Amino acid sequence: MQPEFISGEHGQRLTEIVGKDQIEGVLKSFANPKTTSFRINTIRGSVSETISAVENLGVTPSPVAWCEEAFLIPPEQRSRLTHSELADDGSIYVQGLSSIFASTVLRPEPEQWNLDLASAPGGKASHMAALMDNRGKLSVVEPIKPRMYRLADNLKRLGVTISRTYLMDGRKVGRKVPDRFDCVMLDAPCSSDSRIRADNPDSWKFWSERKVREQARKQKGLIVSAFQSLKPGGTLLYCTCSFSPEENEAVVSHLMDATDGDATPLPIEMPFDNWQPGINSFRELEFDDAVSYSRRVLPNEHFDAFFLARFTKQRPNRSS
Ligand SMILES: C[S@@+](CC[C@H](N)C(=O)[O-])C[C@H]1O[C@@H](n2cnc3c(N)ncnc32)[C@H](O)[C@@H]1O
Repeated sequence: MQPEFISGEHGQRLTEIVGKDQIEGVLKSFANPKTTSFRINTIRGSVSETISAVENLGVTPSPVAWCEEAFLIPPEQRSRLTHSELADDGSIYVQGLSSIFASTVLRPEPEQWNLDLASAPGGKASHMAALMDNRGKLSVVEPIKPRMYRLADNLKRLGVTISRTYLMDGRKVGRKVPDRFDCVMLDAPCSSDSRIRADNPDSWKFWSERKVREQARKQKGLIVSAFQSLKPGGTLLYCTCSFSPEENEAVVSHLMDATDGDATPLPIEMPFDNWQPGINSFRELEFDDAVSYSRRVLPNEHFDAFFLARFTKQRPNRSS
């Protein structure tokens, strides 16, 4: 039995987004326990050595086919991992599978200069640094001071030596450093309804359509800034852990409008089945055709809901 919020008004909204065929699986995923996913931090040690140390904790990791450094364990083994020395010393990082997937889609490489525009607590930034083999430069931005300190601490604990942390509003970055970065990650602040758990009313206490609208306004500013900061030929990944089309397809459409053809959507290869393409319209909103390249990850026993859109840039900013 789902609580009123999920089965009622919000459930109706979700049905309009994912469709009648998928809604049951989505609602189930709010109620059922999830496997715990984690990433071996290859900056600290090799996958083979670290996974043996993980097995010595008495857990039974299974590999994730599309990411060499990612593994899953059953939910009841989670605390053995989170309370381990391997977590404390940064050999492993417990991270949602959708979040791990995001950095593999962006695919940063060694020796690039890359940016994470909304970075705390640093899960994706530290994965980007590992994929870059801790070589090159990684700029990370976070405007909330305590979160920025936590981000800097996490990156240090995980052995990231290529990052520089900036306390600032991401909406200002594009004008400050136009046409600069090879890869830009924008894992935007959002209304986070993928985090809803049926047994925890606190998990939806702060969700409202007003919050969705507020976040959407901020996300539109952030995505334009992220795009301005991208080098021509570079790659931008926009993602959220929200189901809301206002925070996803509408933000993609805003970028396409605001950049007047300079942003080109890129396909995203999906190595698993639980996803849908972006939707063309939602209630009174109509979206740009570019949303057909976007992907909405549907939640299940392994994944949280997630939205991803990838772009490249054709030419330098017109004003620069
Ligand atoms: C979804 S979280 C990022 C999670 C992170 N990428 C990770 O994988 O660990 C979004 C972050 O954006 C930050 N944020 C909020 N407003 C922002 C802004 N105007 N510019 C940049 N970041 C912002 C939030 O404080 C939060 O830390």
